[in-house]
Amino acid sequence: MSVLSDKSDNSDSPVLVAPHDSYVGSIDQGTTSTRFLIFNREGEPVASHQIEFKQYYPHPGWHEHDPLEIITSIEDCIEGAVKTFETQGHSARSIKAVGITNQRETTVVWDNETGEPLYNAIVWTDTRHQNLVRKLKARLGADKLQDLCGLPLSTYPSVGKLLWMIENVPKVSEAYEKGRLAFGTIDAWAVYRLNGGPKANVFVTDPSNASRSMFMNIHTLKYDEQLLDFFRFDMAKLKLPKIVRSSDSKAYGTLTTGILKGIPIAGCLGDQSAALVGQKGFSPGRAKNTYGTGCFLLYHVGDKPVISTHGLLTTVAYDFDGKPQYALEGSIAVAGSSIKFLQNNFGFIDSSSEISVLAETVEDNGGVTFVTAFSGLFAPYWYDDARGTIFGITAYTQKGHVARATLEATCFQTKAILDAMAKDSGRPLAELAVDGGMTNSDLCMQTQADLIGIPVERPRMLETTALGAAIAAGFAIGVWQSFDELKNVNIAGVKTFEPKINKEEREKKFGRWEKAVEMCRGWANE
Ligand SMILES: Nc1ncnc2c1ncn2[C@@H]1O[C@H](COP(=O)(O)OP(=O)(O)O)[C@@H](O)[C@H]1O
Ligand SMILES: O=P(O)(O)OC[C@H](O)CO
Repeated sequence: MSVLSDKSDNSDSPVLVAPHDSYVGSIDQGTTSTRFLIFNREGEPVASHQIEFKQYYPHPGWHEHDPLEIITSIEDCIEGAVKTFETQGHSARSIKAVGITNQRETTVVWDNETGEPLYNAIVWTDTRHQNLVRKLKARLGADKLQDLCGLPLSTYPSVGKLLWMIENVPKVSEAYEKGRLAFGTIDAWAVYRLNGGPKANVFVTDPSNASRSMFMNIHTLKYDEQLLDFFRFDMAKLKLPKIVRSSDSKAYGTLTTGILKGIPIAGCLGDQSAALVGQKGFSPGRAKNTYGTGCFLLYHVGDKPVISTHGLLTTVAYDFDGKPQYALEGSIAVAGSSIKFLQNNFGFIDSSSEISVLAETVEDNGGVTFVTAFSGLFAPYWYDDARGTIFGITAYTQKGHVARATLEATCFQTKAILDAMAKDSGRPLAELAVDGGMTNSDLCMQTQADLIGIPVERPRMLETTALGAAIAAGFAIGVWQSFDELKNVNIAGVKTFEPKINKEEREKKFGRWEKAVEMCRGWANE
């Protein structure tokens, strides 16, 4: 386990002991919304602001964000939360640092001379480059990639999205040819713009984000020539952000505009790593599952990467002090987004919180299984040719059955991931810590406990992702100096869901899911 007590050897991040009324801000830039939260030293959020931004789906399988709208949403959230904070009688000056956490893999490209984006951001769920990825899989050396970078080749990491843009968007290929093409995930883009863009040119990322690109060697935390050669990038033409520690008082610069102008950005973590930190997953064997737009189970494996042989990813959990910690990850592309889908596309509900009410209008799923493979199926299956499929519809089927089957889909895939994780780690989990928007549904969490046969523990305060980024920033400036100081954070009010069905029933249900998963393959093969 990495500890922060010996931070004196980190010359980039001097420990400054902060006064007692210090607060830390956290930018949480998710797939569907941006938030800014302000945490006190007890790790409690005291003020927040959230903005949903526009999702662009220009063609089937395509999913984009406007990079400038994302920056505006961050700035507006900061203003909104700080105003609330001030009305509570606090001074904005008591916010000592800001952390950033973000949807990972989503790919932004910009002109490094003007700082302007050259295309919409391609979101992590996007599958437009499926054929490009298939060609890469056939290339000599493809079988070596996962050992180097921890990720299997799929549409999920940033690399395929970047290659697609270079091949298909003239402005992007021109910038590449002129050596002006800057690539970043949302963290790098936001840090760059919040620092004022090309003038300051703060162009950095942290290892938890860089480990999602397929450019970074998971063992050395450096960009890897073998990887870059495999993808045939000309490094004289492509600008990549410098990889720095996840907690650093200087490397991420400062906010240059707005109400927090001059405040350092001192922490940066991909959102799933941030949730692990926010759940205090600081030692090997700790795990968390976050049910947001997608759902991501991270299992802390210690200071050495474990390369999965059962369909999981290897990722950097965090690097606070030059002693990086690693996690095994099970990624589910569609979780809360399937509920939004029933709301926005089918009109079954008016808001996500109504899903449980609709599901409770019926006793069970009525024989319906919904494989929500909108972007293919991610872990542990990696079926790029699967698409969303509903099985078992009869004249008996009601909306409530589909609602139940929708909640169950994420729970079944989580079971498949836990089974894979037990095989890779040799240590099955005894309980599952959860967070994220979808965990507001008691029905969903009870279903989850039933299907995995271990207790599910939901904290009272669900903003663990934002808390994780605040912790990264707070460590850098000395608001907290050791993991031990955080041990009481968010422990009151944990709700435990105990499994209520027996093993035989569980296996029977899971068997039907596995059958459905096999049957939804091959649809997107052309
Ligand atoms: N009460 C609820 N019951 C079930 N799902 C919910 C509920 N409230 C929110 N959600 C789901 O949670 C997701 C948002 O979770 P959040 O953690 O904010 O995600 P993200 O960080 O990806 O934007 C939405 O997709 C929504 O459908
Ligand atoms: O928006 P979320 O919370 O579902 O997270 C997105 C992930 O980081 C994608 O890898």
